[in-house]
Amino acid sequence: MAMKKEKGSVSIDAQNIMPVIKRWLYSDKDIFLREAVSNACDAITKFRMLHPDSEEAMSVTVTVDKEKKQITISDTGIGMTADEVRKYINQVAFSGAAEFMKQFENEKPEEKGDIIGHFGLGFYSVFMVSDKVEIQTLSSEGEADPVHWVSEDGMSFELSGGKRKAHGTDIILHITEEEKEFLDVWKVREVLNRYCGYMTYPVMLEDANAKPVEKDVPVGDEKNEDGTQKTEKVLEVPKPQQINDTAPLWLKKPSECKDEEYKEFYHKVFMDFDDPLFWIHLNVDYPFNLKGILYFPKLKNDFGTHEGQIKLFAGQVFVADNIKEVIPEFLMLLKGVIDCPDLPLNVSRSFLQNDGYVKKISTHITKKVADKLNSLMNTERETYEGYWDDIAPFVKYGCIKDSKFFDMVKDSVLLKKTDGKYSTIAEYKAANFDKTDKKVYYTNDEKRQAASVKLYTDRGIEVAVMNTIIDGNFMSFMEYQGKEEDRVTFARVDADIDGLKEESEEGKDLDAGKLQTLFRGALGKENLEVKLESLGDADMTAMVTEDEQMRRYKEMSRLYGQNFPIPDSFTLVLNRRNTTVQALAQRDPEDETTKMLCCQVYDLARMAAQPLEAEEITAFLDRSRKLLAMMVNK
Ligand SMILES: Nc1ncnc2c1ncn2[C@@H]1O[C@H](COP(=O)(O)OP(=O)(O)OP(=O)(O)O)[C@@H](O)[C@H]1O
Repeated sequence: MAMKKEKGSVSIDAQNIMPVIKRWLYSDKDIFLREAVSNACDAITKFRMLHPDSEEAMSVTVTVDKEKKQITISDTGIGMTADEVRKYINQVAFSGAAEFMKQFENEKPEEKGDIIGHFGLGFYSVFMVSDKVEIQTLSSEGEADPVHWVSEDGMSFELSGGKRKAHGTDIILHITEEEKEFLDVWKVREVLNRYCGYMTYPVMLEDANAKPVEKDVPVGDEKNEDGTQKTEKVLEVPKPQQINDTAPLWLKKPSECKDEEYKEFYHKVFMDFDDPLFWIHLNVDYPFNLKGILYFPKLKNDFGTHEGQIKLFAGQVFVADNIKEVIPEFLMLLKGVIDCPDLPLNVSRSFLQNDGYVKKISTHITKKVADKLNSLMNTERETYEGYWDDIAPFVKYGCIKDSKFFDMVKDSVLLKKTDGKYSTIAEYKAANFDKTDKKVYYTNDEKRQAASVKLYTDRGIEVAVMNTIIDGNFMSFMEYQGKEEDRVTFARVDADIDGLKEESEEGKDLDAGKLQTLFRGALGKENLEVKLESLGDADMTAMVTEDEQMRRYKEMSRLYGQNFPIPDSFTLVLNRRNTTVQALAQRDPEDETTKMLCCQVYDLARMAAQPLEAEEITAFLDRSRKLLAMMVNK
């Protein structure tokens, strides 16, 4: 029996919602396709559940018709009866509308959109791009009649008998003039690839205006003279193309995935042609559902430009990249996909931040990452060391950001040393702490500090290389924020001479005060601190040290662009065992040559730690020439 035409308005709430949808989600309009296609997939799932034995091929087809200015999303799912349309469409499926409005009022402007924009809009998001929407649907259940629903504004509708012959639903969008870019097939393909690339049923893209193209088709079994298959040219309209992969790798059992598959997936999804170092396949069913693959990428540049990408999916439907409420911040340096079908994504960001379920997910991921690092460290130490340079920034950043992560991985944190080998902090302590006054000596520039490094390595003290941007923060973390028993002090090779001292009788009688006066006068530095020490290497004349904390403070303020003057905190350490120092102590402090020699000692000591400034170099070269001339003319 033909259905009587019925008119009405969608619901009271809808009148409030339509302007909100249009206003707030302006920047994220393309999600309408995701909403419509995922509804279509849901409809197929429902059909499958009710007809488990059906062998019908199921798919969703998105047809772009630029000429008619329409996009149609068509599925072979359960369809809707007229009553269901009234119930699910007319009464605004969008549950808790008033609540939603309230949440929006409380959100900060920059937080509006995003997650809310990603889920919870449902069917009505199609009105962001359409000035008329039609539904042609036929329910697979009972003896239902096809139904036609049409609405021009999302607020009032007309319901009448429809045209669909097979069960399923067509959602026909009449695209507005402003949104006509969605009538370009490439644009729709791009949006479908992004949001629907891994949905559960085949999603086909069809160009309704596609012109026939010439194709070579085989002619039976006929062969050409040269024995090749005979073909003829035929005009063919391009067929709809499937845009998605319905069985993404992350849903497979880890034991069934091959290394090559992981790599291929990585190349494809992240457009990174390098292989990843290693990966973690997350596969949890209980107490929550979480699947995914996290890749540790090879570092391209230094830490500063290292950016990861974690794609969040909810039941194979893409939500967004790098949602920091769900994924621990430091994991954003990795690349990967995470699929949590039960995520409460239709809520505000601030809610997500405090949600216990979300916290559990994030804790679980962190633990899995720590487990992987520890297991590599414990069972494949050599391989792990090979990865260390690439993963160090990530691990160190993770330690600083999340103390629980630090607790889990602290025994897998390595120190790279100047000899190219790696130690854990415990190993470094065991090998060096008796000689270093319980400090880890490090260099942040192996080339420039080569001479200072050698002083330590010659004495059998290992020197760590701490030369990435994160290292400054990491060392401070290890010194102050870690637990008491984990704390370690770091000192740059030119920070002090605690590791270089050696008891001896040589030069014990030298007058330290007199030498200080001599050097201060010669260098014109009234406040220079001069110390007299007995250093292990008697050939070493002097060293210039710079207090570790003051130097770091200076570096930090330079980094943050503060340029108020911070006084130098250099100390000149003279080696009383060295014969040059002993001879200088005997010389006339007023003599010009004595002064020149003092300056030369100071410059040489400084140069061992870092290059001199331009003017200082000029003075040094000039003085060197004079001293040479004096030597040869003697
Ligand atoms: N293609 C379709 N086939 C059958 N039923 C549909 C289809 N599209 C929408 N519906 C019905 O309309 C309802 C409302 O859809 P809507 O997208 O607004 O909300 P939802 O899918 O329930 O939730 P969400 O807000 O997460 O999208 C659906 O629950 C479903 O019953």
